Amino acid sequence: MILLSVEGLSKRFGGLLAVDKASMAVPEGSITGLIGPNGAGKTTLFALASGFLEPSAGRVLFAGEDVTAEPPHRRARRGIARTFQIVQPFQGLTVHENIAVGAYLRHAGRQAALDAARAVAEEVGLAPLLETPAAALTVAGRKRLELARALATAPRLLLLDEVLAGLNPSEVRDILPVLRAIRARGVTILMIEHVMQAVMNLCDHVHVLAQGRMIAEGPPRAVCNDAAVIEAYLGHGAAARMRAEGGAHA
Ligand SMILES: Nc1ncnc2c1ncn2[C@@H]1O[C@H](COP(=O)(O)OP(=O)(O)OP(=O)(O)O)[C@@H](O)[C@H]1O
Repeated sequence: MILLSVEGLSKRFGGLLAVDKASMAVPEGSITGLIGPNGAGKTTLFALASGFLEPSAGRVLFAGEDVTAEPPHRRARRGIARTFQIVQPFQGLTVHENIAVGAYLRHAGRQAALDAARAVAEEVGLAPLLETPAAALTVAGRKRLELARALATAPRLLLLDEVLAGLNPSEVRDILPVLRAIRARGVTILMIEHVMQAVMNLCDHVHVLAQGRMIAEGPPRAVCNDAAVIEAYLGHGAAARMRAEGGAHA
C-alpha cells in the first residue's frame, strides 16, 4: 500500500519555484530517502506533505485520501509527524515534559501523556535523561528529543528532516538501530538526509530532488551512481570527470 503520495506538487515563493511538479510515493512499512543538494526544495516538500505550507499546484494523498487542503493538526491526527531541521525544544521543560507535549495528541490526561512519553523515551534511548532540562542536552540528545517528540504523536508516517546532521560517526551508528526498530514496529519513515552512510544503510528506496525537480529514484546504491545525480551534486561534467579519473586509476 502507498501511504504517502505527492502528485505534481509545486510551491512558488515569489519568483522562485522551490518545488516544481514533484511526484513521489512512499510505500507503507518502508524507509524511503529524500536526498538532493542544498536548496533543492526538500524541506519545502516536507512542509507541503505535513500541511505547514499550501502548494501552488498538485496534491498530497495520505492512505489514499486527498489531504491537500487539511491543516497540520488534522494531518497529525491522521498520523503524519515531522521533525524540524532546526531543533527547538521547550527549553524550560524537562525531556519528559517535552515528549509529553507530542503525546497529548492521543492522550487526554496528563498522566497518560507522561506514561506514553516515558515509553517513547525508552525507545529512543532517552530514558536516563527524563528529568533533564531540555536546555542541558547535547546536540545528539536534542536530535533524539526531536525524534521522540514526533514519535509521541503515535504516527503512521514519520518525516525526518536531517535528524543525523551534526552527529559524529559513532553517534550516527548508535541511532541507526533506533530508526530500524521504529520501522520494524510498523512506522513508515521518509527521511531527508545528507549522511550518505545512513542513507545506504537504512533506505529501501531513494528519491533525488534538485532545483525543485525529481531527477532520479531507485535503490540507494544505483541512485548514487546515477550520472544525473552526481552532476546535480558536483556540477556539470562531474560524472564524466569521475569516469575519466576512475579509468586512470584502473
Ligand atoms: N518561506 C520561504 N520563503 C522564500 N523562499 C523560501 C522559503 N522557504 C524556502 N525557500 C527557498 O526555497 C528553496 C528550497 O529550500 P528548502 O529549504 O526546501 O531546500 P532544502 O533542499 O531543504 O535545502 P537544505 O538541504 O539546505 O536544507 C531555497 O532556495 C530556499 O531559499
